[in-house]
Amino acid sequence: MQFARINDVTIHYQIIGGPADKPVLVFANSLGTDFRIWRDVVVRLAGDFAIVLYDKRGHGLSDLGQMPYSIEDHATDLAGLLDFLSVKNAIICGLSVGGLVAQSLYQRRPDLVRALILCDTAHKIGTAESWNARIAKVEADGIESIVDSIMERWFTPAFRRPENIAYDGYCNMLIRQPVAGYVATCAALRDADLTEAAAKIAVPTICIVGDQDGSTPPELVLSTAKLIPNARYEVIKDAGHIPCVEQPEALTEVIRAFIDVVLRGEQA
Ligand SMILES: O=C(O)CC1=CCC(=O)O1
Repeated sequence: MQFARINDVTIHYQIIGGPADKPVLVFANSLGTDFRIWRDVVVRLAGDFAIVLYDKRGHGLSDLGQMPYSIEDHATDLAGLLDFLSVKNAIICGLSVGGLVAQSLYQRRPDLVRALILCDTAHKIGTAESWNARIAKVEADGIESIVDSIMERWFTPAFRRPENIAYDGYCNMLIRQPVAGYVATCAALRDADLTEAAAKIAVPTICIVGDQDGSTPPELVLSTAKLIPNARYEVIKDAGHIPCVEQPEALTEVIRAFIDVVLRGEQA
């Protein structure tokens, strides 16, 4: 386990693969998860990339940090971590709120970003009403009270079978996130609107979505792809909001094909 003090917050991170002269690929997680969600993608890519995983503040083994949070605070943490690791020019793959963090990172520190992989995310996610209702419910009754409804967004019915032990494990992952960090990140999501910033993205970008994503459905992700100049768009079959867990092989293929195009484009 590796930890760094970034912006007065202890951030839990891990570097896998390398050596460091390989392209650097950074993964940013979704709300209510930690970096273990990327495991089945990372094992397929580790030989070819230097991979950086981290838990955003308020999640996993990272500190809660000062509240309230904004998406910009999360992006400043990621920038601080990459500076700490002396990483520049990385490919940033962000899932859901991690995708908003990736877009915000590009806006603030384009020197850190070589390409964007925006997975099950958008320029704006949800409405103020929906986030406020979720915050109120979690503050009143705990994360347990929303697990079933969140799992319907994260995973397809095929994954949500009671005999699927992994399904139990991901319920545990959600329930065990700190309530304060979860709620503060819900508020950051509520307040984030990167619509204008999306049109200014000038690095190669792909928007990817699970065909059964219940949080950022394909139409929403497509609308984000249309805002970003020259962005690609891919749908992963038989996946909900977290294809890195449900369809890691298919997601890895899409990520690898996109990175090949990016690297070939740089050589041309
Ligand atoms: O919990 C959800 O609804 C899924 C989600 C929305 C933003 C995020 O990061 O995850």
